[in-house]
Amino acid sequence: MSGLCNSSSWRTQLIGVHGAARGWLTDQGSLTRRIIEHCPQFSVRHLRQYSGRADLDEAAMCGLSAAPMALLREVFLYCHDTPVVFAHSVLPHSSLRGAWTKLGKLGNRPLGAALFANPCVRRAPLAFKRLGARHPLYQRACAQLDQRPPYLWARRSLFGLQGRRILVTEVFLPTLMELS
Ligand SMILES: C=C(O[C@@H]1C=C(C(=O)O)C=C[C@H]1O)C(=O)O
Repeated sequence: MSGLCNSSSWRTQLIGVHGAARGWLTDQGSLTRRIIEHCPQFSVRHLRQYSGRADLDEAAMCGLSAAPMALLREVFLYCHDTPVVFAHSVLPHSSLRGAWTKLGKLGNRPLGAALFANPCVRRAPLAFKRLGARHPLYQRACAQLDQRPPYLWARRSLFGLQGRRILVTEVFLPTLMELS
């Protein structure tokens, strides 16, 4: 996961984005739920999940000093046969306990459904970043696209429960705006 930009390049203020795109990016609720509201033919397609070292920036976001071993989960969220979101989640092994013991075994079930089902889970403020073509998350998000846009907007936030944290990053594909 090396090469992700440092946290200073993620901003809590979303500047220069308006209309439907702003609505999607700033919605504090479940992205899964909002997509389903616009597209009943929703599905999660699990790309890869492996134990690895989180990026130092991501580890810091999870409140961890060194780069811990974490479960790294990447999926595409689909509407019918069209990918609309690329999601990259960092689940430190130390967080996969208690009520989150099974988060590492979701497969094609949406992480959001598990997170938002628990009223004790807290979501930290969203941070936003415009990903250029050289960003690793841009490159993986565009792997399914026939045409590559000049940039993609991404957001990320921490979810916390009983002192444990996971970091969820979502890269919004241009096709998501067609759902609005
Ligand atoms: C956090 C949510 O879960 C969604 C589903 C994910 C998954 O299944 O890995 C990852 C990020 C989200 O787009 C949500 O629905 O808001």
